[in-house]
Amino acid sequence: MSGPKEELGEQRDSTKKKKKKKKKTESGKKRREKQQEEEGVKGGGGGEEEEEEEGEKQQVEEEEVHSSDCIVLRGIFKLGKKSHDVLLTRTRLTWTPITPEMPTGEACVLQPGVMPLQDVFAVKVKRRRAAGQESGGPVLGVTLFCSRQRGRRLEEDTLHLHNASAEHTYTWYNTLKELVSGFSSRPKCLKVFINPSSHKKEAVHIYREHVAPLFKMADVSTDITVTEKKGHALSVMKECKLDEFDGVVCVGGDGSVAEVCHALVLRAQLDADSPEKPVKPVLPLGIIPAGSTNVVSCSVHGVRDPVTAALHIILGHQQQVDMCSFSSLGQLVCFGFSAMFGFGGQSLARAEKKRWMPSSQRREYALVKTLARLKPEYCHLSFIPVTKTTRDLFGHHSEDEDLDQDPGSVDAEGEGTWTTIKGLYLNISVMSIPCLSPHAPRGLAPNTSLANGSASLIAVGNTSRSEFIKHLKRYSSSSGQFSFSFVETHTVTAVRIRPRSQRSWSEEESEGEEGDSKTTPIIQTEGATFPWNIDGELVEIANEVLIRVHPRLITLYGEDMDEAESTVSCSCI
Ligand SMILES: Nc1ncnc2c1ncn2[C@@H]1O[C@H](COP(=O)(O)OP(=O)(O)OP(=O)(O)O)[C@@H](O)[C@H]1O
Repeated sequence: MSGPKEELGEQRDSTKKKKKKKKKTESGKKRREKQQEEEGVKGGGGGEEEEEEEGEKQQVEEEEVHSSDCIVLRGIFKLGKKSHDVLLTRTRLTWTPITPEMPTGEACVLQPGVMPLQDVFAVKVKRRRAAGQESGGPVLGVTLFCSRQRGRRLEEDTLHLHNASAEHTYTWYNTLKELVSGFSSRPKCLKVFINPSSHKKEAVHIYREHVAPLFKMADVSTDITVTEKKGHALSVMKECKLDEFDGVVCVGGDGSVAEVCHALVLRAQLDADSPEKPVKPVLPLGIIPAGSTNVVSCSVHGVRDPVTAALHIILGHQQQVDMCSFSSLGQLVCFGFSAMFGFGGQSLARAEKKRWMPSSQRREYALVKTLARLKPEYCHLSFIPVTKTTRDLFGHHSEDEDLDQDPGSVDAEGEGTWTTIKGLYLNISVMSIPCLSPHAPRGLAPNTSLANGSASLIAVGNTSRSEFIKHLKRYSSSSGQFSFSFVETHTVTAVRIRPRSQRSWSEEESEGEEGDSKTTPIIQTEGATFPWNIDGELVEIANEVLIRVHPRLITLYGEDMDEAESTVSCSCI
């Protein structure tokens, strides 16, 4: 095993070798500057020899030394049972097995192992300990905890570098720790909200079992609020000292996520003294999926997996995401990512009336019942398209509609021209994110992306029940859900939906119901109301609803995913 002296010696040697080799591989000024910057933290190639050298020649040589990812440490460790030559640069760790020379003199081709430091989230000193012993024990080496990608999932992995020299181990441990803690996007302190009532009431357990140990390992401290009721997260967010935190985490489903996002934007508005205009929150939001619907989480993780979500947070993967504001009669209802009016809203309203049922059963019941009572709403649908020419993605228009331009509809701020369609609609969706889920792997709105500054408007006109079911079923397959004459899609920056029916949906509904409703809608407004599904939450709104897209309003921990891991789809249709 190599000791620290040996290590430094090897380091210098490697630097000399590098100097010769790098002359040929030198490239552009930019790259040199970057590497010179990198050298600032740990004198990678530095040493007495270099310090003594002067003049232009020395400068050129120094630049050459730093021209590639220069070596910070070099030493010998055992990985498994074999000794390896291990190199540490500022960006990665590589190891090559050391094998004795073949008697025939043949060179043995060895594949080095590589671990990018951007995937490493914790470094620990490994010690030999007896059962029950909590501290001390002889040093065995360094252990690196890292994230490994498997499909869309991130998994925890470890790499053990064995060397019994305590000095050698601590040199590596300290250097690795310094490099790993240098990633500025990684959070050190998080405000965590857990909704204990989400889905099967497993959020606290999910957090304790899968997330808290990873945060602890990565030295991320937390301040936890287990919410007691709807609106609790919002009231805490209004009051708490945010500058103590690097990020906020929500453990729950889409309803909880929407509440925390809404709270983050409102708090940013409050701090910026901007009562009208939405303000981008400073803190990113991490989402640990624990709800019955998790489309926001799935859209930035590609999978419903708390470990993947926690690793995205720990590693500081950040993604800007568009949001919508929903308002009615000039009053803000909420900020969110997606809304459904018609079938989507009605089916959620029916599900909410059967709260006592298990959530999947409740959803299937509501879906089937709403399909059985399928009824279109007559609406005025106005929108501002992203491109000037409003067109159906597949060149079709519903026969029930007449398309016309709103006279004098250019907005006062010059944001674009409103187009109005009037007709009968079975469902209208507005989604600023793709809304990926295991049931719809390419998303409910595959034509939009997380940060394109627009939303997807999907208007499903009147049609037969069987055709509507065909349309719904295609969400679970890869494509074709919009290739129906009664489906129209637009890329928009704002939408206004004005239901024209004189009777509210709930009035009609109550006539045919068994009267088993024990719950009231989550948000209620005065007068005749229509059910909306906003991020999986039932919101009853009278009159017109105005939806505006706010580009990149929020930052979420995660990445831009084009497809989610799929599971078996709902069997009820
Ligand atoms: N302790 C609590 N008791 C009841 N509701 C709560 C509590 N804490 C938060 N909430 C509210 O519960 C709602 C639903 O939460 P969430 O979306 O996480 O769960 P879900 O299982 O996906 O949803 P749902 O129960 O609607 O299927 C949110 O609006 C949230 O504000």
